[in-house]
Amino acid sequence: MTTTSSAAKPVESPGTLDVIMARKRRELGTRPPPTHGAHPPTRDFAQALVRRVPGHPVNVIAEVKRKSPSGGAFPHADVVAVARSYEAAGACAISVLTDGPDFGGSLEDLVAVRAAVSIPVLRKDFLVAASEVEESAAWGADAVLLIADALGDTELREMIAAAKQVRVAALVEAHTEAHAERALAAGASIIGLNNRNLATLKTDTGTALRVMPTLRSRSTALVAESGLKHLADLTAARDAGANAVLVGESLLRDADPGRALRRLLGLEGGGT
Ligand SMILES: O=P(O)(O)OC[C@@H](O)[C@@H](O)c1c[nH]c2ccccc12
Repeated sequence: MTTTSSAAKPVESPGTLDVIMARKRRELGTRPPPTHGAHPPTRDFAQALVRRVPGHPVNVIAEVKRKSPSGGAFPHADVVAVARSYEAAGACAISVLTDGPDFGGSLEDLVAVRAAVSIPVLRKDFLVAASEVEESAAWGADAVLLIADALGDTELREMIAAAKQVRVAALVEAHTEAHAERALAAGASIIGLNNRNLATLKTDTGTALRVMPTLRSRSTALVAESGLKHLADLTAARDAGANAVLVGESLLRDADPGRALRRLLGLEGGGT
């Protein structure tokens, strides 16, 4: 049957922030508790961001994921091998997507990657509760991503406090200046500016460049995230105040992501 309605509901595209957060809130509490009790001493994520990697224009947090709502499937099933190649190319930290349905990841990936590298590992997911920050620590995360745009002020404050408690760094991500201000007010010290609008999945690399200068003096570290493809994107982010950039897709499209990282850094021929 076809119906015409003047009050049609807006279509929610799969993989957008609202849709993923709604799923995450439904899933909360359905996962078994972590089997890992203690975890190894936390690797210092904040220090890895601010301590300049010699010879690199800016520090790079390199990301592993098998697929993404905006990028589709990537040709790498072995995220551990990719993470090792990132470390060999000089990445300052690794970001591991642990969401299954939209990114093909898992907490087991986090554990396997952390065991395979010696740099800090960020759990990249859409966390909705302080209990998940504790869970992340139990699984060995050195840092967690918190998305300011998707969390209320109280949630954000509680999750940042939980991270401090369990000694996990919080990379608090914002897409606008207003959300970055909320992140600071909630106690964030490491701020990520996401160039991707998670409502539309479109990227604009100017986003981080516009917002970072206003945060420079009020944060411990700044990270420009998403859509970075060329050396010029990295140097522009650095010049606007980024201590580090977070890069996934442009590396994961390459048959050899470690080489792609060296090229992106201008350390090997073929970069742009
Ligand atoms: O793959 P890209 O465009 O290089 O972007 C990496 C990272 O910034 C992106 O994956 C990301 C930023 N914030 C997120 C929040 C959830 C999931 C993913 C993300």
